[in-house]
Amino acid sequence: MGAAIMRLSGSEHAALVKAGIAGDAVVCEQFDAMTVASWRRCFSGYGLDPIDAPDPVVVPRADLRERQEQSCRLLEIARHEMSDLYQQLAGSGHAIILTDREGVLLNYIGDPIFTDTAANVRLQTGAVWDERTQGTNAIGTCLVEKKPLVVHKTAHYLLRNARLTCAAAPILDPHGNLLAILDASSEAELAQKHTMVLLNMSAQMIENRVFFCAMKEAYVFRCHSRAEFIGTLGEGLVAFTPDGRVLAANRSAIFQMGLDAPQRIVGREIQELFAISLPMLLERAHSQSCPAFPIIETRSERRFFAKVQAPEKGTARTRATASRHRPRPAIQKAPDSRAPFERLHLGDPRMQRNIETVTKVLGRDLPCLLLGETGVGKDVFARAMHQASARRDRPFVALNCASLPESLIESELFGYRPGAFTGASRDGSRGKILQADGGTLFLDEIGDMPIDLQARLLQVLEDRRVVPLGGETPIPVSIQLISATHRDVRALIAEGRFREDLYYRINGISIQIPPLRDRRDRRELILALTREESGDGIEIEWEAEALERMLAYPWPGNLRQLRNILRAATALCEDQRIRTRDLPEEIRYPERAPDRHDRSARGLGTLAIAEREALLELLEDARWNVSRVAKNLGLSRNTLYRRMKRYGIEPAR
Ligand SMILES: Nc1ncnc2c1ncn2[C@@H]1O[C@H](COP(=O)(O)OP(=O)(O)OP(=O)(O)O)[C@@H](O)[C@H]1O
Repeated sequence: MGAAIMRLSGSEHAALVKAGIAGDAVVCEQFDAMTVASWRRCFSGYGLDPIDAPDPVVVPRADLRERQEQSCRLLEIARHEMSDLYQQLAGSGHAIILTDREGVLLNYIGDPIFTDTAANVRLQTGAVWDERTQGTNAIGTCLVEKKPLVVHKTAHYLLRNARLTCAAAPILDPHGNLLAILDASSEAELAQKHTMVLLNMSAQMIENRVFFCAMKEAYVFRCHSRAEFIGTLGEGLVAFTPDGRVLAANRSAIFQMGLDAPQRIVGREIQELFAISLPMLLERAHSQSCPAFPIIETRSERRFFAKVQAPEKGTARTRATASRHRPRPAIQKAPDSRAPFERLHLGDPRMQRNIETVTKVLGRDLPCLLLGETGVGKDVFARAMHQASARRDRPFVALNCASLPESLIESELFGYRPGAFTGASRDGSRGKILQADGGTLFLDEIGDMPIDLQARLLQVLEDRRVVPLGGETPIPVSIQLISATHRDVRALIAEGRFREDLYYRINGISIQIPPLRDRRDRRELILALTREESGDGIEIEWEAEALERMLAYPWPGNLRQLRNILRAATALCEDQRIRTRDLPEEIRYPERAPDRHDRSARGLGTLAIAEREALLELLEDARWNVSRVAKNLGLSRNTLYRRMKRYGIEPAR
């Protein structure tokens, strides 16, 4: 990239930008047309000086809070994808950012090593990053171009931003309008080649989830020209009413149908677009199991495969009308409380036992505490518990106690009356506990809940009534409480950071989710997740050595890390075969990785690994009764504990 890589002085940078604007052939060859067009806008449209620009703009706190509230569904949906993407790029000095459609940063998850640089250029929540304020930059230029792009180093119009590399992708709403921008930024030296691929996938994932969420009262026609792509990121989605009127379509559907905007089909009849009658479509939507069926798209006469999804249960508007079209009323089957747990393990005995335990107590409203390292699947387990319970048609409401600023947790949890504090929304807010009424409240990272709030939560759990901020009348509430933490709560209690009485309240039953390195179904999980990430019908093979390395790796980031690595590997591999070179460095060269998990199997020789596996097996067989295993082996309990510690095996709690 020549000049784009060098660090330029102020006058050199200004000269470069001016030359580009004037159409200098050498400069225009180095920078793409989109960058040069943006420079021209910044210069003539916004009157910005590349060197002497006005200070960055940060909106007032109350404005930010209002914007966050307006986008609260989006923020909730995006949070998981953002933290997954952050984990994927972990250690590479990146920040993952979500902005609204005006370029105001709503959420920021950043690597601590990037904090100083980010603070210097005001890459922080509340800051405005449109072109008018910050010149050519990934967020601002993506707002204009509405397509994924990277702005690298001196392609930034303002000199003060020229040490950054930023990639941005738009997120569209179901009607094709710009909703938000997802961005990954870092110091230019730390730019990673795969960032754009991963960022795009995350943006698309968020976009599809926004689609399903906005269209949950509608039927959704899911299609692709290849059956195995249904259910993957690339599937086409068309939402329609029980009367067959098209409400919205996602980007992939529009692209596959050869159209340029959802408006081309919105308002038309779905049976006009695809050669199938409406009653037949609705029947397929309501049948218990309906594999993808072939269907002809009428305009192009191309063959697609499709599935139809009925509106989410309990979304009243469609239920009554839908029933008119149903040829046979669906027989309501008694809920199978084990089904939602099925995908949680592929033969791991500890997970199996966890599920057995939980299934026994479901319906008794016992508060449940999920323990386990970060990324082991506590959130997924909590959602499965909700789905398996009689409360599954009621809301599942999650609150991450670690990701909200301390000042917001209280209002998020308990809600507030109109005008309860400066910046509060005029209509007040119900708060998570009341939102979860009749359903499940999932308090993630409960170990991070501020101690003052713990007393209030305890009171709600004891009284089963909530008093919103600024209110006086208690409101009765019925919730199934599930809490989760990766922390050692007993240690927190000993340090005075967690109330013992609250611990006993939330811990009606505790479930220890095993780390991936100790799971016996690792191989099966890797293969199953490879299939999930690549799309059902696509057979991606594993080179034997690559798979061995995956199995030997200690997985400090657990299932989240595994999923992210597979997502990247399936996207990057050639000839549908994952080879060692498709795996990240920490798996290819584990010996170079920082010692993040000294309690794991990493660093053990082959013999020791075999001994560790054998020990794990004995412990499993004895249901983790350490005394029994010690006796069988002729060892003292202490010797066995020492050996377990050496092999990184944690006793089951
Ligand atoms: N049984 C599973 N099969 C496949 N993927 C899973 C499974 N459990 C979890 N995952 C994936 O692993 C990732 C992390 O899961 P989850 O958020 O539930 O973990 P967690 O323990 O709650 O993490 P944290 O402690 O950071 O909140 C998610 O991407 C999820 O999809």
